Amino acid sequence: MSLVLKVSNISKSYNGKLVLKDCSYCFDMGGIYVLMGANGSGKSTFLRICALLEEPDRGEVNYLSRGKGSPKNPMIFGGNSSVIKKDINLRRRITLVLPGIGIFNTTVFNNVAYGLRIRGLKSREIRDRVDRVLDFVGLAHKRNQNALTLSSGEMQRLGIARAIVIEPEILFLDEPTASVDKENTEIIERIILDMKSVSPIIITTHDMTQAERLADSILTMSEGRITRA
Ligand SMILES: Nc1ncnc2c1ncn2[C@@H]1O[C@H](COP(=O)(O)OP(=O)(O)OP(=O)(O)O)[C@@H](O)[C@H]1O
Repeated sequence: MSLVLKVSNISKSYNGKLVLKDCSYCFDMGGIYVLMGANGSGKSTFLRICALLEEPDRGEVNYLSRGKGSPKNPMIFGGNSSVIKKDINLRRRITLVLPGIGIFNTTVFNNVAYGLRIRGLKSREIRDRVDRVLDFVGLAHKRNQNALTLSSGEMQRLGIARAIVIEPEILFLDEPTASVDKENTEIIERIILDMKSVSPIIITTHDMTQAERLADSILTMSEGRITRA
């Protein structure tokens, strides 16, 4: 079973300023989608709304499950904040990684294990999955180090590790290499490319060369509108 994300005519304002203007797109192909655009064009707002962390003022975000033996099951979000809270199962199937947000003052291992603990997994499975993911993102040697002592590039990789350990069906990454050096950028891009066979990935960047290195599909956002897809 896989999720298809369909965004229809979403608009969003902050303090009377229209930030997203009637944006529509269907993410139905898998692979890596890169959302490009200048600073302030609305990319992060679009991503937060797609990841169900914020509501649009108008329009809808629809997740549809698609796959063998499952009836088409549209799950509709928009216009009613209670839907966010009720729809915990859907929200657990998608993850948004924000640069440097929500790192806990404990070991790297515990940071990655957290999402599995709250899902009630057994400690042996948690250990196996966390160790596999730390290895995948190149942080196995930092397993027992306090996460707050990591470099910004390592912190970014930790954020990705925390997201992928729960095996999301859609992974959102907001500026995954912002404030990261060249070496860490290469590592993070390799992780993203390796992940794309596992789940669709939607990332934002304002770096055109990065978009070309990573994207299967490029969307461009300009002044709150999707101008090219
Ligand atoms: N929570 C908020 N409250 C008020 N204004 C906001 C909020 N979030 C975003 N904005 C405003 O919306 C506009 C678009 O911001 P957004 O972060 O979505 O753009 P962006 O393309 O991701 O920019 P960047 O590349 O700089 O991260 C900006 O003018 C920003 O100040």
